[in-house]
Amino acid sequence: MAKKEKIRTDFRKGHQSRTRNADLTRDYNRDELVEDDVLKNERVSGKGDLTRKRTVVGDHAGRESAGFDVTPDVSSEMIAGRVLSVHGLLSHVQIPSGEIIRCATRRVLKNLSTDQRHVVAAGDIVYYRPNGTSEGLIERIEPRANTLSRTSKGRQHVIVANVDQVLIVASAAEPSLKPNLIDRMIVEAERTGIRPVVCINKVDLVEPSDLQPIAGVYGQLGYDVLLLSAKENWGISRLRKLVAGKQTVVAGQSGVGKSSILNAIENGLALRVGRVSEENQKGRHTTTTAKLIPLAAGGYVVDTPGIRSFELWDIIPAEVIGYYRDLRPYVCLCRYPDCTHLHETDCAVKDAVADGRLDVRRYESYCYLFEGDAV
Ligand SMILES: Nc1nc2c(ncn2[C@@H]2O[C@H](COP(=O)(O)OP(=O)(O)OP(=O)(O)O)[C@@H](O)[C@H]2O)c(=O)[nH]1
Ligand SMILES: [Zn+2]
Repeated sequence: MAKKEKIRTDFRKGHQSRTRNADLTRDYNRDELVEDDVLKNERVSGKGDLTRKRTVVGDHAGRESAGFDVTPDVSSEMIAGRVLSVHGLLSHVQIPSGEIIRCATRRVLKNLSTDQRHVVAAGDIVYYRPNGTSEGLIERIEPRANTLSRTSKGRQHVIVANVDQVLIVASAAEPSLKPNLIDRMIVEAERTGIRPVVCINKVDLVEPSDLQPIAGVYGQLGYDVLLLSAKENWGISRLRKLVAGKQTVVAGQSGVGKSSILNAIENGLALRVGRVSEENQKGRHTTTTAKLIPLAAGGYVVDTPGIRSFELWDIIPAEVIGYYRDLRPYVCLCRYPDCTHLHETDCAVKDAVADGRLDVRRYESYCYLFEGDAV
């Protein structure tokens, strides 16, 4: 199958996995030199690490084992950066000094992009060849650790790549706490391999001890749980540390205090994010692109209308249980291999709920999600 065709097919399948994303990028790169070994040695960690600011990629075809001995060819020096946003075929790439470089994309990569689907996505780590001081040409895209995507018309659109964590923002009151919605967003996070951080805001409106049971459930599952009050500045310094140096998506229903939390982390941050969201709403790339907003302490936040609700795919019911860390261990003990855990006899999940080994509310939220009910 022709390479282009193969990639299209992969997109049509609609699912993405780390492997597939890596393969995809590898496909792009196959035409690009045999520089992998050199770059692999240069990379400090696999995911988005820009500790090494510059990478010299020599003209060393046929000399793969040469590693760092390759004589650097100054004219072919490439620089690593992170894509903040994509506008058609133009990307804004931030380099570690903080400068933003306007980059076009090399033809071989460009050929793989279509009007709806860009080869380069916000959050990508790319290597570009400088053209003057503020422009460049993207020559390669690093394999993505993960992606947030939306599928439309059978095609997968990457909204943002290499996300470290998602802040799942809920509020203790006004609007009332909706644990099922938190569960749903956790499922999305688990599915994409992005670390969920449960943030319960507006703690000032309730008796904090009332939140202990719900915080306890998530804590026991190994998730970070932060009880916050953007109004009173409670828990904000911990959150500030948590987002520093990371690429963080902020999700949660309207009115829970996402903007207030962003402002508490960094003055004016919500304003900058808001401006971007407005632009996105006007533009035609609304649902297919995101922008990274740099944080003063390092790291980025991503907050676009398209991912605020964090409901990016249609969930396949049979997949849901695999993302419930607590329910999952019982599945293999059910009598029927295709047990839905809703009504079957000899269901180990239901038994565990009945004798108190599993949290009833978590089981009920699983049932809602399985049946596709609104939460
Ligand atoms: N009491 C209390 N009110 C808060 C807190 N955080 C935010 N609010 C209020 O809740 C309302 C909504 O806050 P926003 O920050 O706009 O919420 P949002 O999640 O960004 O909302 P959308 O922009 O609609 O998605 C505002 O009136 C805030 O003043 C808090 O910690 N305590
Ligand atoms: Zn079962």
